[in-house]
Amino acid sequence: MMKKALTIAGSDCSGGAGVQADLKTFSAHLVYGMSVITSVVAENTSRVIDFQNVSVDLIEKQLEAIFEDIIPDAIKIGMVESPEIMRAIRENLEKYQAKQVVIDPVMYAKNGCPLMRESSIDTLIKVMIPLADCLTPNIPEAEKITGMKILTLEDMENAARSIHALGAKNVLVKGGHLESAAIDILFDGVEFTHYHSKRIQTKNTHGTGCTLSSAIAANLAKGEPIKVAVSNAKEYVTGAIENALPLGNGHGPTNHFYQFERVVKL
Ligand SMILES: Nc1ncnc2c1ncn2[C@@H]1O[C@H](COP(=O)(O)OP(=O)(O)OP(=O)(O)O)[C@@H](O)[C@H]1O
Ligand SMILES: Cc1ncc(CO)c(N)n1
Repeated sequence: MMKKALTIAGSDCSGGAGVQADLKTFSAHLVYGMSVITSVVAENTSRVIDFQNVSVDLIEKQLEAIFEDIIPDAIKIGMVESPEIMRAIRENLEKYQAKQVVIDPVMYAKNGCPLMRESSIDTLIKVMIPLADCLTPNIPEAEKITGMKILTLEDMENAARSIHALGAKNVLVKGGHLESAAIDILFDGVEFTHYHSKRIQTKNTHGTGCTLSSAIAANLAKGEPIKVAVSNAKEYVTGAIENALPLGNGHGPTNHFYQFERVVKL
């Protein structure tokens, strides 16, 4: 039976990040994808023009529609802009006894535009982080959550440990923002695991974080243990960046279909 995954995230109309990236990632993993849209974002590879949050009421009704009918095997949470939406997601996921929750604590788009308001940080820490089976902050997000400056791999490990203490079962601090190789570090409460890949020289990195977190969720939905799920997802995102699409004028999107391009003529 096909596994099912749900993304709770913002909509990127240009298709490279957010819900659209997540659904493409689920499909590429042959996992049935569903979505709860938290915010409609007018954005593209270069800029965020505007966004409007979906009402708490309609977010709750989307969750109701899903959970009364098709129970997801794993969930990925992306852009959640306001404290009210965070609280509604927490209450509902507890009510529906949601399993395998991966949270990408999205704060800014690649071009620096905020996708979470400043005043949400406390609620993110108190309300969202304890929900996470896996939390996937990039370095600036891990710095905001911990108040630490992160410059080295040791700093990444210390940040992962301190975020684990806030209640996330597993913490993956992503090294996409490092100068050197793209090294991500997982802390499961016991030990650190380093996931290495070479740095790919490209400006086409729109949606890398969304792609990685939804690939982790797809692997968890299939029943992989967390370390294998992260390892498979890291390999997937590296391929998706290596073959990223030179679309648009800014940061082009990750490519979810390069494996199929060998067998299907585009
Ligand atoms: N140039 C690169 N070469 C190889 N891997 C990369 C590169 N940039 C990012 N990655 C990898 O992509 C994944 C996503 O990490 P990144 O730090 O870019 O996330 P992010 O900043 O949250 O992304 P987003 O902009 O989508 O929010 C990580 O596994 C990271 O190591
Ligand atoms: C909707 C949305 N979610 C996440 C990101 C981060 O890449 C983005 N640019 N847009």
